[in-house]
Amino acid sequence: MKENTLYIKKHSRINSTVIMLPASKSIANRALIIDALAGKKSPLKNVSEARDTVTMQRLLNSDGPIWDVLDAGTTMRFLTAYAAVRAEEITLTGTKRMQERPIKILADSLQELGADIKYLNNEGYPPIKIKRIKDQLTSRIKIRGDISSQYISALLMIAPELPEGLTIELTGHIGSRPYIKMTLAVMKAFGVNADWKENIINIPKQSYHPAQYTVEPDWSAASYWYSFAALSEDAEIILKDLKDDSIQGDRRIADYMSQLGVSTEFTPQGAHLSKKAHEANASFDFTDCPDMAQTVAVICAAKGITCKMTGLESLRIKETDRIAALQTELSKFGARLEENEDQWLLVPAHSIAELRSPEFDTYHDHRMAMAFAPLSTLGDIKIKDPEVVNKSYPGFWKDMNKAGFKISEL
Ligand SMILES: O=C(O)C1=C[C@@H](OP(=O)(O)O)[C@@H](O)[C@H](O)C1
Ligand SMILES: C=C(OP(=O)(O)O)C(=O)O
Repeated sequence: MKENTLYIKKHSRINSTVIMLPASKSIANRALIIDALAGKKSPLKNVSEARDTVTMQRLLNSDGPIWDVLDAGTTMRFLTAYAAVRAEEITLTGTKRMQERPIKILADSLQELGADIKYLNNEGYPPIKIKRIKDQLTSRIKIRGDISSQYISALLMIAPELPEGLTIELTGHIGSRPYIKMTLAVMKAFGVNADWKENIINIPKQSYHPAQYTVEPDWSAASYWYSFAALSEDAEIILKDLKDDSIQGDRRIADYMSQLGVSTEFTPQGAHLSKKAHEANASFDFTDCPDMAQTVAVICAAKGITCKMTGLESLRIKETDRIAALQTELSKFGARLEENEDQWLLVPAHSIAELRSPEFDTYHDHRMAMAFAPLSTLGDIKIKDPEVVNKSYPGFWKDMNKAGFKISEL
Protein backbone atom coordinates (compact mmCIF):
# COMPACT_ATOMS: atom_id res chain seq x y z
CA MET A 1 0.00 0.00 0.00
CA LYS A 2 1.31 3.46 -0.95
CA GLU A 3 2.14 5.64 2.00
CA ASN A 4 1.22 9.31 1.62
CA THR A 5 3.45 12.11 2.77
CA LEU A 6 2.35 15.56 3.92
CA TYR A 7 4.33 18.72 3.25
CA ILE A 8 3.77 21.33 5.95
CA LYS A 9 4.95 24.90 5.34
CA LYS A 10 6.60 26.83 8.14
CA HIS A 11 4.08 28.87 10.16
CA SER A 12 5.47 30.50 13.26
CA ARG A 13 2.65 32.52 14.79
CA ILE A 14 -0.66 31.08 15.90
CA ASN A 15 -3.17 33.93 16.28
CA SER A 16 -6.09 33.31 18.60
CA THR A 17 -7.29 29.92 17.49
CA VAL A 18 -10.05 27.89 19.09
CA ILE A 19 -9.57 24.13 18.89
CA MET A 20 -12.33 21.58 19.59
CA LEU A 21 -10.33 18.64 20.84
CA PRO A 22 -11.47 15.07 20.18
CA ALA A 23 -13.00 13.23 23.12
CA SER A 24 -10.71 11.00 25.18
CA LYS A 25 -10.51 7.54 23.61
CA SER A 26 -9.41 6.11 26.96
CA ILE A 27 -12.53 7.36 28.73
CA ALA A 28 -14.82 6.48 25.81
CA ASN A 29 -13.55 2.90 25.61
CA ARG A 30 -14.16 2.41 29.33
CA ALA A 31 -17.64 3.92 29.13
CA LEU A 32 -18.50 1.69 26.16
CA ILE A 33 -17.41 -1.54 27.87
CA ILE A 34 -19.23 -0.60 31.07
CA ASP A 35 -22.36 0.45 29.17
CA ALA A 36 -22.29 -2.92 27.37
CA LEU A 37 -22.00 -4.71 30.73
CA ALA A 38 -24.92 -2.59 32.02
CA GLY A 39 -27.15 -3.59 29.10
CA LYS A 40 -26.43 -0.84 26.54
CA LYS A 41 -28.99 1.57 27.91
CA SER A 42 -26.84 4.59 28.72
CA PRO A 43 -26.95 7.79 26.73
CA LEU A 44 -23.22 8.37 26.20
CA LYS A 45 -22.34 11.86 25.05
CA ASN A 46 -19.25 13.13 23.24
CA VAL A 47 -18.05 9.63 22.35
CA SER A 48 -14.81 9.96 20.43
CA GLU A 49 -14.57 9.43 16.67
CA ALA A 50 -11.10 8.04 17.22
CA ARG A 51 -10.61 4.78 15.31
CA ASP A 52 -9.90 2.91 18.57
CA THR A 53 -13.33 3.92 19.87
CA VAL A 54 -15.19 3.34 16.61
CA THR A 55 -13.62 -0.13 16.55
CA MET A 56 -14.74 -0.77 20.13
CA GLN A 57 -18.33 0.25 19.29
CA ARG A 58 -18.39 -1.88 16.16
CA LEU A 59 -17.09 -5.00 17.93
CA LEU A 60 -19.40 -4.61 20.92
CA ASN A 61 -22.23 -4.78 18.39
CA SER A 62 -20.90 -7.87 16.65
CA ASP A 63 -21.28 -11.49 17.74
CA GLY A 64 -17.99 -12.52 16.20
CA PRO A 65 -16.69 -15.17 15.71
CA ILE A 66 -13.65 -12.89 15.12
CA TRP A 67 -13.04 -9.51 16.72
CA ASP A 68 -10.27 -7.63 14.92
CA VAL A 69 -9.21 -4.69 17.10
CA LEU A 70 -6.74 -3.34 14.49
CA ASP A 71 -4.04 -1.45 16.45
CA ALA A 72 -6.08 -0.48 19.53
CA GLY A 73 -4.44 -1.63 22.77
CA THR A 74 -7.31 -0.73 25.09
CA THR A 75 -9.82 -2.31 22.71
CA MET A 76 -7.82 -5.57 22.70
CA ARG A 77 -7.29 -5.74 26.45
CA PHE A 78 -10.76 -4.53 27.52
CA LEU A 79 -12.57 -6.80 25.03
CA THR A 80 -10.53 -9.81 26.14
CA ALA A 81 -11.82 -9.35 29.69
CA TYR A 82 -15.31 -8.56 28.41
CA ALA A 83 -15.31 -11.77 26.34
CA ALA A 84 -14.37 -13.70 29.49
CA VAL A 85 -17.69 -12.74 31.10
CA ARG A 86 -19.91 -12.44 28.04
CA ALA A 87 -18.84 -14.38 24.93
CA GLU A 88 -19.35 -18.13 24.39
CA GLU A 89 -16.32 -18.26 22.11
CA ILE A 90 -14.49 -15.40 20.41
CA THR A 91 -11.20 -15.01 18.57
CA LEU A 92 -9.47 -11.70 19.19
CA THR A 93 -6.86 -10.50 16.75
CA GLY A 94 -5.27 -7.29 15.46
CA THR A 95 -2.58 -5.77 13.27
CA LYS A 96 0.90 -7.23 12.91
CA ARG A 97 2.06 -4.86 15.67
CA MET A 98 -0.87 -5.84 17.92
CA GLN A 99 0.30 -9.45 17.54
CA GLU A 100 3.63 -8.32 19.06
CA ARG A 101 2.05 -6.54 22.05
CA PRO A 102 1.93 -8.89 25.06
CA ILE A 103 -1.35 -10.08 26.59
CA LYS A 104 -0.15 -13.01 28.73
CA ILE A 105 -0.40 -11.19 32.07
CA LEU A 106 -4.10 -10.49 31.48
CA ALA A 107 -4.77 -13.92 29.92
CA ASP A 108 -3.13 -15.68 32.89
CA SER A 109 -5.38 -13.79 35.32
CA LEU A 110 -8.50 -14.58 33.30
CA GLN A 111 -7.49 -18.25 33.18
CA GLU A 112 -7.02 -18.24 36.95
CA LEU A 113 -10.58 -16.92 37.17
CA GLY A 114 -11.81 -19.78 34.97
CA ALA A 115 -11.70 -18.57 31.35
CA ASP A 116 -10.40 -20.90 28.66
CA ILE A 117 -7.80 -19.08 26.52
CA LYS A 118 -5.71 -20.46 23.65
CA TYR A 119 -2.93 -18.69 21.77
CA LEU A 120 -3.37 -19.19 18.04
CA ASN A 121 0.15 -18.15 16.94
CA ASN A 122 2.67 -17.15 19.60
CA GLU A 123 2.32 -17.99 23.28
CA GLY A 124 1.53 -14.80 25.19
CA TYR A 125 0.41 -12.71 22.19
CA PRO A 126 -2.74 -12.20 20.13
CA PRO A 127 -4.49 -13.75 18.30
CA ILE A 128 -6.24 -15.62 21.10
CA LYS A 129 -9.37 -17.74 21.29
CA ILE A 130 -11.36 -17.25 24.49
CA LYS A 131 -14.28 -19.08 26.10
CA ARG A 132 -16.00 -17.37 28.96
CA ILE A 133 -15.71 -18.10 32.68
CA LYS A 134 -18.39 -20.70 33.61
CA ASP A 135 -17.49 -21.16 37.29
CA GLN A 136 -15.38 -18.54 39.03
CA LEU A 137 -12.33 -20.41 40.36
CA THR A 138 -10.96 -17.72 42.68
CA SER A 139 -11.92 -14.29 44.02
CA ARG A 140 -8.38 -13.05 44.56
CA ILE A 141 -5.62 -12.62 42.02
CA LYS A 142 -2.12 -11.12 41.95
CA ILE A 143 -1.05 -9.14 38.93
CA ARG A 144 2.13 -7.23 38.19
CA GLY A 145 1.70 -3.50 37.63
CA ASP A 146 4.82 -2.65 35.67
CA ILE A 147 4.02 -3.83 32.14
CA SER A 148 0.65 -2.29 31.24
CA SER A 149 -2.09 -0.84 33.42
CA GLN A 150 -4.58 -1.84 30.73
CA TYR A 151 -4.56 -5.43 32.03
CA ILE A 152 -5.60 -4.14 35.46
CA SER A 153 -8.27 -1.80 34.07
CA ALA A 154 -9.67 -4.68 32.00
CA LEU A 155 -10.00 -6.90 35.08
CA LEU A 156 -11.45 -4.12 37.22
CA MET A 157 -14.26 -3.43 34.77
CA ILE A 158 -15.49 -7.05 34.77
CA ALA A 159 -14.88 -7.54 38.52
CA PRO A 160 -18.38 -6.49 39.76
CA GLU A 161 -19.92 -8.95 37.25
CA LEU A 162 -18.15 -11.93 38.79
CA PRO A 163 -20.34 -13.97 41.17
CA GLU A 164 -17.82 -13.56 44.02
CA GLY A 165 -16.47 -10.11 43.08
CA LEU A 166 -12.69 -9.70 42.90
CA THR A 167 -9.73 -8.63 44.99
CA ILE A 168 -6.71 -7.65 42.94
CA GLU A 169 -3.24 -7.50 44.52
CA LEU A 170 -0.90 -5.33 42.45
CA THR A 171 2.73 -6.42 42.61
CA GLY A 172 5.92 -4.51 41.81
CA HIS A 173 6.12 -1.00 40.49
CA ILE A 174 2.80 0.40 39.19
CA GLY A 175 3.01 2.25 35.88
CA SER A 176 0.24 4.39 34.32
CA ARG A 177 -1.49 4.56 37.72
CA PRO A 178 -3.82 7.45 36.72
CA TYR A 179 -5.37 5.16 34.09
CA ILE A 180 -6.34 2.72 36.85
CA LYS A 181 -7.91 5.61 38.77
CA MET A 182 -9.71 6.68 35.58
CA THR A 183 -11.19 3.18 35.30
CA LEU A 184 -12.48 3.31 38.86
CA ALA A 185 -13.90 6.81 38.25
CA VAL A 186 -15.86 5.67 35.18
CA MET A 187 -17.06 2.56 37.05
CA LYS A 188 -18.27 4.82 39.87
CA ALA A 189 -20.23 6.95 37.40
CA PHE A 190 -22.12 3.76 36.52
CA GLY A 191 -22.84 2.92 40.16
CA VAL A 192 -19.99 0.58 41.11
CA ASN A 193 -17.76 1.22 44.14
CA ALA A 194 -14.26 -0.06 44.69
CA ASP A 195 -11.87 0.15 47.58
CA TRP A 196 -8.18 0.77 46.76
CA LYS A 197 -5.78 0.66 49.72
CA GLU A 198 -2.03 0.48 49.10
CA ASN A 199 -1.64 -2.30 46.53
CA ILE A 200 -5.01 -4.01 47.03
CA ILE A 201 -8.13 -3.15 45.07
CA ASN A 202 -11.32 -4.80 46.25
CA ILE A 203 -14.53 -4.86 44.22
CA PRO A 204 -17.48 -6.74 45.70
CA LYS A 205 -20.15 -8.23 43.43
CA GLN A 206 -22.38 -5.33 42.29
CA SER A 207 -24.48 -4.26 39.32
CA TYR A 208 -23.69 -1.45 36.93
CA HIS A 209 -26.53 1.02 36.39
CA PRO A 210 -27.17 2.92 33.17
CA ALA A 211 -26.01 6.54 33.45
CA GLN A 212 -25.97 9.82 31.55
CA TYR A 213 -22.29 10.08 30.77
CA THR A 214 -20.31 12.73 28.90
CA VAL A 215 -16.77 11.93 27.80
CA GLU A 216 -14.16 14.64 28.55
CA PRO A 217 -12.06 16.27 25.81
CA ASP A 218 -8.75 14.46 25.39
CA TRP A 219 -5.82 15.81 27.41
CA SER A 220 -3.41 13.63 25.41
CA ALA A 221 -4.53 15.39 22.22
CA ALA A 222 -4.21 18.74 24.03
CA SER A 223 -0.50 18.08 24.50
CA TYR A 224 0.19 18.70 20.79
CA TRP A 225 -1.33 22.18 21.08
CA TYR A 226 0.92 22.88 24.04
CA SER A 227 3.76 21.89 21.74
CA PHE A 228 2.62 24.29 19.00
CA ALA A 229 2.47 27.04 21.62
CA ALA A 230 5.90 26.16 23.04
CA LEU A 231 7.67 26.11 19.67
CA SER A 232 5.95 29.06 17.96
CA GLU A 233 7.14 32.67 18.07
CA ASP A 234 3.78 33.70 19.41
CA ALA A 235 0.57 31.82 20.19
CA GLU A 236 -2.87 32.27 21.70
CA ILE A 237 -4.73 28.97 21.66
CA ILE A 238 -8.02 28.10 23.32
CA LEU A 239 -8.69 24.41 23.86
CA LYS A 240 -12.45 24.43 24.05
CA ASP A 241 -14.09 22.82 27.10
CA LEU A 242 -10.81 21.42 28.40
CA LYS A 243 -10.97 21.51 32.19
CA ASP A 244 -8.45 21.67 34.99
CA ASP A 245 -10.44 19.09 36.93
CA SER A 246 -10.06 15.91 34.89
CA ILE A 247 -9.94 12.15 35.43
CA GLN A 248 -7.12 11.97 32.86
CA GLY A 249 -3.54 11.63 34.10
CA ASP A 250 -2.29 13.46 31.01
CA ARG A 251 -3.69 16.63 32.62
CA ARG A 252 -0.18 16.75 34.05
CA ILE A 253 1.12 18.09 30.72
CA ALA A 254 -0.11 21.54 31.77
CA ASP A 255 2.30 21.47 34.75
CA TYR A 256 5.21 20.10 32.71
CA MET A 257 4.60 22.74 30.02
CA SER A 258 4.71 25.52 32.54
CA GLN A 259 8.47 24.75 32.74
CA LEU A 260 8.75 24.44 28.96
CA GLY A 261 7.32 27.85 28.07
CA VAL A 262 3.51 27.60 28.05
CA SER A 263 1.13 28.99 30.64
CA THR A 264 -2.42 27.75 31.05
CA GLU A 265 -5.40 29.73 32.21
CA PHE A 266 -8.62 27.82 32.74
CA THR A 267 -11.64 29.92 31.76
CA PRO A 268 -15.30 28.93 31.36
CA GLN A 269 -14.56 28.56 27.63
CA GLY A 270 -11.74 26.08 28.15
CA ALA A 271 -7.96 26.09 28.58
CA HIS A 272 -6.27 29.21 27.30
CA LEU A 273 -2.62 28.65 26.31
CA SER A 274 -0.07 31.43 25.93
CA LYS A 275 3.69 31.71 25.88
CA LYS A 276 6.04 32.42 28.77
CA ALA A 277 9.75 31.98 29.51
CA HIS A 278 11.08 28.44 29.67
CA GLU A 279 13.75 26.77 31.77
CA ALA A 280 17.17 25.77 30.42
CA ASN A 281 17.08 22.26 31.89
CA ALA A 282 14.25 20.02 32.91
CA SER A 283 13.62 16.65 34.50
CA PHE A 284 10.36 14.75 34.09
CA ASP A 285 8.98 11.38 35.13
CA PHE A 286 6.59 9.76 32.65
CA THR A 287 5.63 6.74 34.77
CA ASP A 288 2.12 8.15 35.22
CA CYS A 289 1.76 9.70 31.76
CA PRO A 290 3.78 7.66 29.24
CA ASP A 291 1.90 9.05 26.22
CA MET A 292 3.32 12.52 26.94
CA ALA A 293 6.95 11.48 26.49
CA GLN A 294 7.17 11.95 22.73
CA THR A 295 5.58 15.42 22.87
CA VAL A 296 7.99 16.58 25.57
CA ALA A 297 11.05 15.01 23.90
CA VAL A 298 10.43 16.90 20.64
CA ILE A 299 9.78 20.21 22.41
CA CYS A 300 13.00 19.95 24.44
CA ALA A 301 14.98 18.81 21.40
CA ALA A 302 13.86 21.84 19.42
CA LYS A 303 14.00 24.45 22.19
CA GLY A 304 17.53 23.59 23.33
CA ILE A 305 16.35 22.23 26.71
CA THR A 306 18.39 19.39 28.15
CA CYS A 307 15.92 17.02 29.76
CA LYS A 308 16.30 14.05 32.07
CA MET A 309 13.47 11.62 31.36
CA THR A 310 12.43 8.67 33.53
CA GLY A 311 9.54 6.23 33.40
CA LEU A 312 9.90 5.47 29.67
CA GLU A 313 10.08 1.64 30.03
CA SER A 314 6.53 0.98 28.77
CA LEU A 315 7.18 2.93 25.56
CA ARG A 316 8.85 -0.10 24.01
CA ILE A 317 5.60 -2.10 23.75
CA LYS A 318 3.22 0.56 22.45
CA GLU A 319 2.19 1.23 18.82
CA THR A 320 5.87 0.97 17.99
CA ASP A 321 9.04 0.87 20.05
CA ARG A 322 8.72 4.57 20.82
CA ILE A 323 12.24 4.88 22.25
CA ALA A 324 13.83 3.56 19.06
CA ALA A 325 11.47 5.64 16.89
CA LEU A 326 12.29 8.82 18.84
CA GLN A 327 16.02 8.14 18.66
CA THR A 328 15.93 7.77 14.87
CA GLU A 329 13.66 10.73 14.17
CA LEU A 330 15.27 13.17 16.65
CA SER A 331 18.63 12.48 15.04
CA LYS A 332 17.24 13.92 11.78
CA PHE A 333 17.64 17.39 13.24
CA GLY A 334 20.64 16.79 15.44
CA ALA A 335 19.06 15.85 18.81
CA ARG A 336 19.76 12.67 20.79
CA LEU A 337 17.93 10.49 23.30
CA GLU A 338 20.61 8.66 25.27
CA GLU A 339 19.73 5.66 27.42
CA ASN A 340 21.55 5.23 30.71
CA GLU A 341 20.27 2.33 32.85
CA ASP A 342 16.72 3.33 33.79
CA GLN A 343 16.89 6.94 32.70
CA TRP A 344 17.17 8.78 29.44
CA LEU A 345 18.89 12.06 28.61
CA LEU A 346 17.45 14.22 25.90
CA VAL A 347 20.32 16.16 24.37
CA PRO A 348 18.85 18.95 22.25
CA ALA A 349 19.78 20.00 18.74
CA HIS A 350 22.49 22.71 18.46
CA SER A 351 20.64 24.97 16.10
CA ILE A 352 17.16 24.27 14.90
CA ALA A 353 17.68 26.87 12.15
CA GLU A 354 19.23 23.97 10.26
CA LEU A 355 15.79 22.41 9.66
CA ARG A 356 15.80 21.77 5.89
CA SER A 357 12.40 20.18 5.26
CA PRO A 358 13.26 16.94 7.04
CA GLU A 359 10.95 13.98 6.44
CA PHE A 360 9.72 12.27 9.59
CA ASP A 361 8.64 8.63 9.64
CA THR A 362 5.72 7.75 11.88
CA TYR A 363 6.05 3.96 12.46
CA HIS A 364 2.26 3.33 12.49
CA ASP A 365 2.17 5.52 15.59
CA HIS A 366 -0.26 8.45 15.80
CA ARG A 367 1.82 10.04 18.54
CA MET A 368 4.98 10.13 16.37
CA ALA A 369 3.06 12.12 13.71
CA MET A 370 1.48 14.54 16.18
CA ALA A 371 4.60 15.01 18.33
CA PHE A 372 6.75 15.95 15.32
CA ALA A 373 4.14 18.07 13.45
CA PRO A 374 4.70 21.16 15.68
CA LEU A 375 8.26 21.42 14.32
CA SER A 376 6.53 23.11 11.37
CA THR A 377 6.45 26.27 13.51
CA LEU A 378 10.24 26.35 12.93
CA GLY A 379 10.63 25.28 9.30
CA ASP A 380 9.06 23.30 6.46
CA ILE A 381 8.72 19.60 7.33
CA LYS A 382 7.35 16.39 5.82
CA ILE A 383 5.34 13.77 7.72
CA LYS A 384 4.98 10.27 6.33
CA ASP A 385 1.80 8.20 6.58
CA PRO A 386 -0.29 11.04 8.09
CA GLU A 387 -3.45 8.87 8.38
CA VAL A 388 -1.94 7.35 11.53
CA VAL A 389 -3.53 10.20 13.51
CA ASN A 390 -6.96 8.60 12.95
CA LYS A 391 -6.30 6.26 15.85
CA SER A 392 -6.97 9.02 18.39
CA TYR A 393 -7.39 12.39 16.63
CA PRO A 394 -8.90 12.13 13.13
CA GLY A 395 -9.31 15.93 12.82
CA PHE A 396 -5.68 16.75 13.65
CA TRP A 397 -4.56 17.98 10.19
CA LYS A 398 -7.78 19.98 9.74
CA ASP A 399 -7.20 21.62 13.10
CA MET A 400 -3.66 22.55 11.98
CA ASN A 401 -5.21 24.16 8.88
CA LYS A 402 -7.50 26.08 11.19
CA ALA A 403 -4.49 27.32 13.14
CA GLY A 404 -3.07 28.71 9.87
CA PHE A 405 -0.76 25.94 8.64
CA LYS A 406 -0.57 25.23 4.89
CA ILE A 407 -0.48 21.50 4.33
CA SER A 408 -0.28 19.67 1.01
CA GLU A 409 0.07 16.07 -0.09
CA LEU A 410 3.26 15.05 -1.86
O1 LIG B 1 -5.81 2.58 29.83
C1 LIG B 1 -5.62 3.37 28.90
O2 LIG B 1 -6.57 3.99 28.33
C2 LIG B 1 -4.25 3.62 28.47
C3 LIG B 1 -3.19 3.26 29.28
C4 LIG B 1 -1.77 3.51 28.92
O3 LIG B 1 -1.19 2.29 28.55
P1 LIG B 1 -0.29 1.39 29.57
O4 LIG B 1 -1.10 1.10 30.76
O5 LIG B 1 0.00 0.17 28.76
O6 LIG B 1 0.92 2.20 29.90
C5 LIG B 1 -1.64 4.50 27.78
O7 LIG B 1 -0.33 4.47 27.25
C6 LIG B 1 -2.63 4.21 26.66
O8 LIG B 1 -2.52 5.16 25.63
C7 LIG B 1 -4.05 4.27 27.16
C1 LIG C 1 -0.51 3.51 23.75
C2 LIG C 1 -1.61 4.00 23.17
O1 LIG C 1 -2.74 3.31 22.91
P1 LIG C 1 -3.08 1.75 23.06
O2 LIG C 1 -2.12 1.14 24.02
O3 LIG C 1 -4.48 1.75 23.56
O4 LIG C 1 -2.96 1.16 21.68
C3 LIG C 1 -1.67 5.44 22.82
O5 LIG C 1 -2.74 5.90 22.41
O6 LIG C 1 -0.64 6.14 22.90
